[in-house]
Amino acid sequence: MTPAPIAVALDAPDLETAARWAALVTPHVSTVKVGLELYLRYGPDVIASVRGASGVSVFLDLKLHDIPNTVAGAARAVSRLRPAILTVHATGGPAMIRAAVDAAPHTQIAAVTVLTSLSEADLGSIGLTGPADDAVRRLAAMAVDAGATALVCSPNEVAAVRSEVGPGITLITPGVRPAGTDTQDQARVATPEQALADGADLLVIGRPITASPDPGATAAAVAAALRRTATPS
Ligand SMILES: O=C(O)c1cc(=O)[nH]c(=O)n1[C@@H]1O[C@H](COP(=O)(O)O)[C@@H](O)[C@H]1O
Repeated sequence: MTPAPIAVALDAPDLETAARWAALVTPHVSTVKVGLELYLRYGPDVIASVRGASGVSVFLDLKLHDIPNTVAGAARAVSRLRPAILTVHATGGPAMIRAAVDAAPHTQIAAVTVLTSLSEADLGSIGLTGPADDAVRRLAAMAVDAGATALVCSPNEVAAVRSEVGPGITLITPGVRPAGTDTQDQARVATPEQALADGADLLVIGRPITASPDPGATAAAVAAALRRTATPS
């Protein structure tokens, strides 16, 4: 069966746990995501450990955000690990995004628009006035003009972003919570089924899978529910 379009966030405190989660979920999902916690502790070796024998796609979520020359150097440094996806913050601006795209030609650069942990009230406090939709759409259009071929937004904005950027751009949505699960520190959330129906290409799901008693079984259940939504009987 084709793995579901899910990136499991391996936000583990140690490599053994991350590799175990990766092995449990990879039969069911297309992608695993390595973030700052693991990468800052273990460095580049973490990629091979979680990729394992399955060769699952690895999404390297470093959310780079610096001047263009520095981001280019960082993107070049990690591109030899051949991650499928690398994140940068869209608010770094067009020259920074272009620098990452040029420095890592074999990796899809995903621009993170507005973090899914920010509420509308938080947006005001960091100077992004207006609804989240407006800021996300603006950043999405700018990032695509600068060469990004993937965008990260919340499921709440994915339909608006799709209509802004068209069909060719990969839309990635964290802030995904199966019905009835705790939202934790996420503010702008939706269920996996809703995110997919609204146009997401890849759903990032961490703790609802990894903190469950059986991450493999939970990943399989979320994947099966998505398949049912995609092909209603
Ligand atoms: O770039 C990301 O992946 C990301 C962007 C964003 O806006 N919000 C967000 O939660 N993420 C990441 O997605 C994952 C969500 O994990 P859970 O909240 O445990 O499902 C974490 O690894 C976050 O770092």
